[in-house]
Amino acid sequence: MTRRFATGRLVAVIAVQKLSKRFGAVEAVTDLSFTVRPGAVTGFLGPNGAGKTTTLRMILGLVTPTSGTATIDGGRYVDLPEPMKSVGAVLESTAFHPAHTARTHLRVLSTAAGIPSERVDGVLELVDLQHAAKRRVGGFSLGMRQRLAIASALLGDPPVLILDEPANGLDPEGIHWLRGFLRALAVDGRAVLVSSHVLTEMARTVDSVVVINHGKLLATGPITDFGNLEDAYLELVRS
Ligand SMILES: Nc1ncnc2c1ncn2[C@@H]1O[C@H](COP(=O)(O)OP(=O)(O)OP(=O)(O)O)[C@@H](O)[C@H]1O
Repeated sequence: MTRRFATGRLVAVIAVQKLSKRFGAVEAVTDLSFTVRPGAVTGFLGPNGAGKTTTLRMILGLVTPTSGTATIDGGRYVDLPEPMKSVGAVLESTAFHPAHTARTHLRVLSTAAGIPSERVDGVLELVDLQHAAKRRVGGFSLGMRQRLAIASALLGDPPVLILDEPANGLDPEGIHWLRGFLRALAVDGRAVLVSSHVLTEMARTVDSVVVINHGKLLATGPITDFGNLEDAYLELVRS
């Protein structure tokens, strides 16, 4: 289930096995299993309330499963010795200190994770925010916040990226950029799991698809198995 870069860096996969989460009477996720392989972008699709965010939060150790497991390279996220160097995450709830500049925000994170501060300007450049390095995050647009969240996730140069609705707030040029960016991360050998409601964009970006509804798996496989993704998706979630 794992392979290594020529440099010896471990490439991890995500394995979700019989994962369930109940919030009181709500069965948010039920007996869900799927895998995310390296060197590919996997799209995580499902209607509002399907259980996508809950699943991603369980993979990241932010929600405790009622049963089942979610592992990264065979281990739980909470047991990773250096999480930021193993997994980068962009969640909808990403919070920023409004008075911090973009560079300060990234410096705080890199210092806490033992990542050299030289990496900060590198990731700002990767997400095309170098011009805004000295601006306060409180004045950032939604799209700029998304780019900063992506920069934060990349600080540790992780082999696994998990992104919940990363296209939120991005303009058409930003969405075009994101597509190329995610593709490049996969070509580089990383495992990329990305949730989105924008099916036309997903169809152009992902290699594999996982579709869930009411917390349960509806379908998973290579994008080529789905034909027209929007038609296949609508048929799946309506049946
Ligand atoms: N902390 C919580 N307490 C109670 N119910 C919750 C909690 N978190 C999620 N849920 C419920 O679990 C279900 C799945 O929610 P989740 O946010 O995972 O769906 P989603 O697929 O990410 O939806 P969206 O596309 O709208 O973001 C919903 O019914 C939601 O109300």
